[in-house]
Amino acid sequence: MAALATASFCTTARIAACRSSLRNSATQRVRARWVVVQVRMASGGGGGSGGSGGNRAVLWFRGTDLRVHDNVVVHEAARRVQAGQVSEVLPLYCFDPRFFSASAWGNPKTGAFRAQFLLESVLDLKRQLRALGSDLVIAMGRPEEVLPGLVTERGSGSRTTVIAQSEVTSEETGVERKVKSAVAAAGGKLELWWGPTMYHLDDLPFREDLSDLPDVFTPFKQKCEDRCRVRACLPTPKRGALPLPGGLPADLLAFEPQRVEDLNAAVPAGHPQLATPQHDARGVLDFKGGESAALARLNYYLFESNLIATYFDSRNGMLGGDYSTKFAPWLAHGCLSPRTIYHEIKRYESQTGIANKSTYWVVFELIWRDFFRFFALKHGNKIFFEGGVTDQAQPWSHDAEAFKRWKEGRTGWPLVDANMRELAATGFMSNRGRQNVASFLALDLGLDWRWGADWFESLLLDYDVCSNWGNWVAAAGLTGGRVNKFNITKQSNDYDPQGDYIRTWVPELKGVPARRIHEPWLMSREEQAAAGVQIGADYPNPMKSSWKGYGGGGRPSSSGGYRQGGRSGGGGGSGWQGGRGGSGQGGRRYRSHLGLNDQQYHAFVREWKDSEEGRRLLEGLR
Ligand SMILES: Cc1cc2nc3c(=O)[nH]c(=O)nc-3n(C[C@H](O)[C@H](O)[C@H](O)COP(=O)(O)OP(=O)(O)OC[C@H]3O[C@@H](n4cnc5c(N)ncnc54)[C@H](O)[C@@H]3O)c2cc1C
Repeated sequence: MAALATASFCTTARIAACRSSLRNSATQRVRARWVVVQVRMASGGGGGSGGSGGNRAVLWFRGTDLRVHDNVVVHEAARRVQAGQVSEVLPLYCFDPRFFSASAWGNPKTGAFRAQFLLESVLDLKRQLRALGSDLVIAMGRPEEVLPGLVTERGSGSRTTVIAQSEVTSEETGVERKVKSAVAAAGGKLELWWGPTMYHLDDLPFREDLSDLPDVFTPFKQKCEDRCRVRACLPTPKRGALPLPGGLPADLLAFEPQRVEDLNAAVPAGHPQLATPQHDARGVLDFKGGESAALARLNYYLFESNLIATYFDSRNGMLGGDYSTKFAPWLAHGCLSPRTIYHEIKRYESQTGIANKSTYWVVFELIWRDFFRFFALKHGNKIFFEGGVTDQAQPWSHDAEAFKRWKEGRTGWPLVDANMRELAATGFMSNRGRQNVASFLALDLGLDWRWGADWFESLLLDYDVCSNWGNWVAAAGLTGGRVNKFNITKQSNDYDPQGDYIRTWVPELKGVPARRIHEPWLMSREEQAAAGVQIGADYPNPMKSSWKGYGGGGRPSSSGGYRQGGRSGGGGGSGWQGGRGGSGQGGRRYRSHLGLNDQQYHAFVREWKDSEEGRRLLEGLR
């Protein structure tokens, strides 16, 4: 226990070190204005004396920590009770209106699918806490306005400590600062603990301020694997370990929003109201929020189905629940601890004798998740900047119509469209899909990558600020690593060879045979008639690449083996649809995508070679 307490101070120092190294970063992330809403909960539970008149711990759950297993703040509160430092524990979750406002680009910050998942997760947490003899106060309002009402009165002889998991990105740390001063003004204290990663921040083999944390994944992974161990999970407290304050008003604990519509109480005025999302039977899984569903999924994926034993081979799929773990939505809400996954995998390996590339690869993916969180801690707001962490100015396009077509799945590129429609209809998209649509948006259409990241933020069930913005800034080629542009047609052929995924989400193409499904625009009129689709009328002609940065869409030569995400087998190719130097089959195909004849095509290549970007890139290749 003492070790844990010390660890907290180390963590605090480490986060402080990172922040102070970032403090000089002048530009601020563009953020939505904060909207004042009515805080429904009066200071009901606060101001009162606790049951015993002793010290109080308030467990402030933040939405990325919604579980009782392996939860550092739950564990810490229970430890203090056991040590006699605290006599009562009051758990709280606030539906913060800021979660339900609009983003800087006008999208709802939390779309209906995630709102539903969040609500289910909070309600499940309440059930879990009740099973431990505790409960959860659910409030509608900003934590900095709600929490002071839960601080025990000054002069009552008792002290209140608000205990919470620390976050790393600006909106979240901004809330931490406000809570800290509001709680302090009420006579209490805020304490933050590190909790979200598989490797603990304090165990990382890097400098305190993370200045030597690699900006690319492989050396990060290697160092962590060589020099860190995954800590043991913290035990779930026993029943009675988190005693509630006595005399809480009954209605304080009774408040339980049941439907997504009930969360509209937290939606700021003038912002779109939430409504229960429609279930789409084509979705990969019927996701249900909460720790119980998360642990059931973990057990299913490992012990019930043995799917983990073949993860490496199935992980690039796009259809159905089983091709990948689907842990992400639960991880993002903290319903599942990454350490628990790790130790359960170890248990699976020793129990079944199956310890292969697949079982390792799930851990490998969790290291990616850690990487993006530490990367965000190191780089601060740069992961949200137009020029990314490399501060590389690019001529991003702001063509609203092109963006609308991407969002709505009407680009004319079947793989992109299928994925974008799946996201809109279900809140989920496979990793394979995410890599492709992100590359297409940034490196084919040349659209501002932050538009894409913001759209994902709004819709993804598993939205995680660090994983989302980290993956996007990487997809846009702004982390200093290699720029990985996807060859959409090749990816489509490789990962959906029969076109089953495309036909699921793009029914206009359901009659198109496999050999044409990836490039339906190549169909003759007769083929179109036989397939029951007219390209340009029933399904759009393909949008053309307009990207002028990095030499991307016009890069004449690239071997382009895709490796981002560390997933091998990603195929990929050059920006020239597999062609080199614009010659050969790939070059011809690309020409036809661009709608250019040979002469125009060669003029286009010449122009590109003479451009500043082209010269720079070619020089680099020599
Ligand atoms: C543009 C883009 C945006 C993304 N946004 C998010 C996001 O907001 N939240 C999110 O959790 N993941 C995000 N990812 C990563 C990845 O696509 C999802 O984690 C994965 O598809 C979720 O499905 P799964 O749980 O079945 O993953 P699995 O393939 O089963 O992987 C297991 C777990 O490893 C982690 N993981 C796997 N790949 C990555 C990765 N590249 N980066 C970070 N963690 C990873 C996830 O926690 C995942 O649940 C994004 C990827 C891209 C390319």
